[in-house]
Amino acid sequence: MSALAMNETLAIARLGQRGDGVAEAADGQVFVPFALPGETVRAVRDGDRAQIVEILTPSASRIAAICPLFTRCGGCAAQHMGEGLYAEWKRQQVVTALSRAGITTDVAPLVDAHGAGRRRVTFHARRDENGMRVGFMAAKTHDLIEVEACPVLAPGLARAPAVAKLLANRLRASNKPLDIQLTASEAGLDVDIRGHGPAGDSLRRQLTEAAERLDLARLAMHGEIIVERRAPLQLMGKAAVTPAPGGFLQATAEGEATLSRLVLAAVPKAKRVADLFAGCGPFSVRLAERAQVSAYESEKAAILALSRAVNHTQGLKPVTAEARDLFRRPLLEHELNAFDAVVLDPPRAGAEAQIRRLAASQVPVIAYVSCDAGSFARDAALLVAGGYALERVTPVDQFRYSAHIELVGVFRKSAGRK
Ligand SMILES: C[S@@+](CC[C@H](N)C(=O)[O-])C[C@H]1O[C@@H](n2cnc3c(N)ncnc32)[C@H](O)[C@@H]1O
Repeated sequence: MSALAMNETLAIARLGQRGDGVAEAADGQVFVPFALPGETVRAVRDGDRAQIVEILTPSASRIAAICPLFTRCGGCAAQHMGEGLYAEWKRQQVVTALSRAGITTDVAPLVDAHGAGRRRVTFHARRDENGMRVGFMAAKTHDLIEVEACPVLAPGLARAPAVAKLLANRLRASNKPLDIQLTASEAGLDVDIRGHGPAGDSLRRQLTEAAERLDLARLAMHGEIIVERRAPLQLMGKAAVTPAPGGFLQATAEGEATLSRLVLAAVPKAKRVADLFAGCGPFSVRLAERAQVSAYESEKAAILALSRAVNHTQGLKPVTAEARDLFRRPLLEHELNAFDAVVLDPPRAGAEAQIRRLAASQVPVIAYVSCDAGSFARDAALLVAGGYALERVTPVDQFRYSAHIELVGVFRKSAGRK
């Protein structure tokens, strides 16, 4: 806090994008973490940020946090918001991003896809004078908050904090900060450790023995498998997929099912579908129950995982899977026009190069799954300029209590537009 820090009373007008309360002060906006609209707070101010000292008039929408670490741990931003306020705050992020891009369309109510909880978590591990510490980063600092349990995780990750600590202790000799990613699979915990550097023979033996003792399904370092005791399967539609270690996976099983349901509903009659940014194929394998699918994705390991799963699944229509960098080599119009629907699910940056090609194509329907409302809105404006109508947008919440939001947008080529 600088010498200019001031103590003042602030009236909170609205919620910001990251969940902070926003007050309109005489000299501009002030962001107040954990304050809610309608509240008056006494706060210590430092520039355009302020910390609550006392809530003078609490909002009726304020609820008790479910985790004792809330406000200290950087993992959650919104455990203090009642259900209605929370759902509308998330939905409004999509509405605002679209209206900034000049698009007005109906945005459906938020679909809750938390389900049984997150199926993947990454713990940071660091050794200091008090020993090995394992947990999450604190909000807006480099402090590490030790975590023994996290209520947003799925039951399959109940052991995750203890397992991460044991593994970090095995690697303590290197003194390097580690990221330990644990995923709940059908066969138990699937672990990928990053930050250590390559493992020599002796460390591999120790880690293999640790995996045995901890009954892990698989243990990898930097994506390289040290030991696979059981295939860490994820059930996706009719298929059982073994994702590459550390490979992308939707945050919750319910989120993946919800996004898939919305994608399938958008392309009910399609017979030939392209799945772009396909990952290990959660949409491809479900689409293939009724359509021929061509999947494209830059990660070779994800393409391999998808191909293997398809080869072991009965009753699917043909699926081809190709490793291709769609930023550098987007599908061109003549390739796109072979499909009667395109599904795409790019990373946060969106898919500008691919979208420019889609905008110029004749593909009748596009289902765009996005994890970033800003890049989605930018890409949506390009599709609209190319003659597509944005029919509906459905926001999906699989990162409960965070500021994160996913969505599915459905675009249809307007009749008569070339
Ligand atoms: C949000 S994930 C979606 C994956 C998959 N659709 C799913 O639901 O699990 C985005 C995917 O895009 C892939 N990707 C990132 N950059 C890419 C690029 N330039 N070209 C092709 N794929 C890319 C990532 O590897 C990742 O699998």
